[in-house]
Amino acid sequence: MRIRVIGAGAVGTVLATHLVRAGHAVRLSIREADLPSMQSVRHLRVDRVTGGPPLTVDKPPLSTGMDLHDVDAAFICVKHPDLRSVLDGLGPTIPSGCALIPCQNGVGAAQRIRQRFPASDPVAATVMFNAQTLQPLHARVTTEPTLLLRSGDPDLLSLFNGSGLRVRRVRGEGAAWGKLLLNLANAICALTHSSFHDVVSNDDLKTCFTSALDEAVRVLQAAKAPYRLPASMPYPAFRLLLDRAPSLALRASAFHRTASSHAYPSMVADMVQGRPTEIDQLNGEIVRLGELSGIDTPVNSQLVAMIRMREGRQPAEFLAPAELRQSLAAAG
Ligand SMILES: NC(=O)C1=CN([C@@H]2O[C@H](COP(=O)(O)OP(=O)(O)OC[C@H]3O[C@@H](n4cnc5c(N)ncnc54)[C@H](OP(=O)(O)O)[C@@H]3O)[C@@H](O)[C@H]2O)C=CC1
Ligand SMILES: CC(C)(CO)C(=O)C(=O)O
Repeated sequence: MRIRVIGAGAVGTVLATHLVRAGHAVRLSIREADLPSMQSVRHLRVDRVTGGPPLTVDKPPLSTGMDLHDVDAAFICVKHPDLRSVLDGLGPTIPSGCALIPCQNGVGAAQRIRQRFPASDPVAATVMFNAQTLQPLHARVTTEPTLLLRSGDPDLLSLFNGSGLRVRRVRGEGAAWGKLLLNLANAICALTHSSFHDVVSNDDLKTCFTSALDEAVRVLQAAKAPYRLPASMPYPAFRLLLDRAPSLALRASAFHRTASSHAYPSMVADMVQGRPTEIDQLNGEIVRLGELSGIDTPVNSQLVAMIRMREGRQPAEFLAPAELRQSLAAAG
């Protein structure tokens, strides 16, 4: 198929590499400012902490445009704050044969696309792996790559066949909300420069995470929002596991089956680089839903406020885990 991958950061590089391996005609849309550093690179490369040699493929054609004519599917792999610039770049309408596949964390990207292009029918994707950019067009994955697609289209579901990336079909928003619950740890990691592994092995960080989680689950239940944890177990069982055997809880969360101490959530990179974060689409989503449902969300509100206060600062300033715990306890 003819595929455009928009945004060649961590997720875009991993998806493009697997799509080329699957034999598709891939084009990469990048920013003009990134042309010099990416033009000089010859291959896409994905290092795998999970084992096996790096995956390398010839670099697909790069472009600074986003023309979707003659494109069967377009993966949108930019962060939420950049989604608007992408939608602006897509032109007035989406060609009818082109499936738009937003890959952002959270639950709102497909809706934003639908509002902008009412005739489009975006296919929400939930990225169930952890990736970081090491060099331009060179990423590292620390978990087995899996993608969840809210689509029954056999062509889309088989896009990655033979590439080493698994695709699973999901129905409804349950998986995306479940993933969002795990992403509540992103802010905790971003405030303390910690990995996912640290969140379950350090008592202060784990307390911060479980209080954000407990609050979010209360909100989702009150709002009757369906959620399905990646660990495919009910929340009370997951919570017990987090308390008693945290490494098992991580392993049970499908996409962290092989998580390692390298697995820094994407928001950590945002803080280090002084970029805007996705806090509004993660903990902020819980705060918004809490307001609608009449449930207080002091812990997630405090996380949102703390990230907002620090994002964009260079050099980034981080808290000690105990300081963050104290600050959340005072708020809650
Ligand atoms: N990394 C991960 O492990 C995971 C990420 N996700 C989600 O995937 C999405 C992407 O994350 P990630 O890959 O980490 O982010 P990155 O910042 O690594 O990559 C985003 C890329 O998009 C580029 N970009 C931004 N705006 C445009 C534009 N208008 N045109 C072309 N390129 C553009 C950025 O360029 P520049 O750097 O120059 O701004 C950057 O190269 C996020 O929403 C995140 O929530 C989900 C699960 C896991
Ligand atoms: C859950 C996690 C941490 C996996 O990479 C993620 O989605 C992110 O980094 O944003």
